[in-house]
Amino acid sequence: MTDLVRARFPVVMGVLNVTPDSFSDGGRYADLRAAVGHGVRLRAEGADLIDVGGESTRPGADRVDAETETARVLPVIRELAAAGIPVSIDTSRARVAEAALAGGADVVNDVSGGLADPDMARVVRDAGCPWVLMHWRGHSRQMRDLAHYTDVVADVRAELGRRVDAALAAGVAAEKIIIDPGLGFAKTAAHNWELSARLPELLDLGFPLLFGASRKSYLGSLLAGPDGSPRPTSGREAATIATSLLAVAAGAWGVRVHDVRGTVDALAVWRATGSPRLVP
Ligand SMILES: Nc1nc2ncc(COP(=O)(O)O)nc2c(=O)[nH]1
Repeated sequence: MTDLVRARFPVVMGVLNVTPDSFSDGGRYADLRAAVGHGVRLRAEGADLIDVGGESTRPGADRVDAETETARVLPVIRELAAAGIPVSIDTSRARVAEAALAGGADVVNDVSGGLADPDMARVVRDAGCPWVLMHWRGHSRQMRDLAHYTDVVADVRAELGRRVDAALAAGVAAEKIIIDPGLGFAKTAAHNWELSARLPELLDLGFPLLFGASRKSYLGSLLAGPDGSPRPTSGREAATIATSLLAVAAGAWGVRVHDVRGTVDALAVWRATGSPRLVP
């Protein structure tokens, strides 16, 4: 598989959660046939790779053990890989990542940025695969209490910088590293918007940046109804496309989305308009 980190811009990562409890699509693809069918569909709609996750990371979600997580993702990854579809494994566990890579995954998407499992760096280094280091401060049950920053962009930049340094020190090649601000992970809506508005300060770290806003609750709050009730997840696609496009215009390397078709269409418009850039 071509090295996605450098070969494409912007990369569209299609979300495939094979979990019963993910916040926006939980349970829909828990069945193997349904999951593989959805991955094939996302690829046909233009996804550059399919991000397969077996453990919900939504705030407050219960953790599952490595065996359960592996049992959920591996059959799906094997079939997608066998069909020639590039796959990333969305996991913070080294054992799950190792099994997924052996099953044909091409990229490790680690929401913990290597913090949750000290063995992840070895797995990634030995595989020579791209590694998404997302900004993270703790598992789902702790996240809400950890959303305290002096300057969220400066703090996220510094903490991501430390994760990059740790990866490099463990022998991971710099050209395999992708960073991600971790929208919604130990962050309030205000933090998410501040990070979205100041992406160039994260890009200054010198690594491709993956932007993952798709259907997240801060978009629901932005679009709340007159009674203050948040917009349901199904009604957040336009906002997702808008913020994803703005992130690409600001220099993001890729976007992680549920609605691949809409995002690909929006990026086609952006390219047809000469790929305008937001200048900080
Ligand atoms: N790299 C990366 N991975 C992620 N995995 C899961 C979720 C949670 O969203 P989901 O439940 O829709 O998958 N968000 C991210 C993200 O923002 N970045």
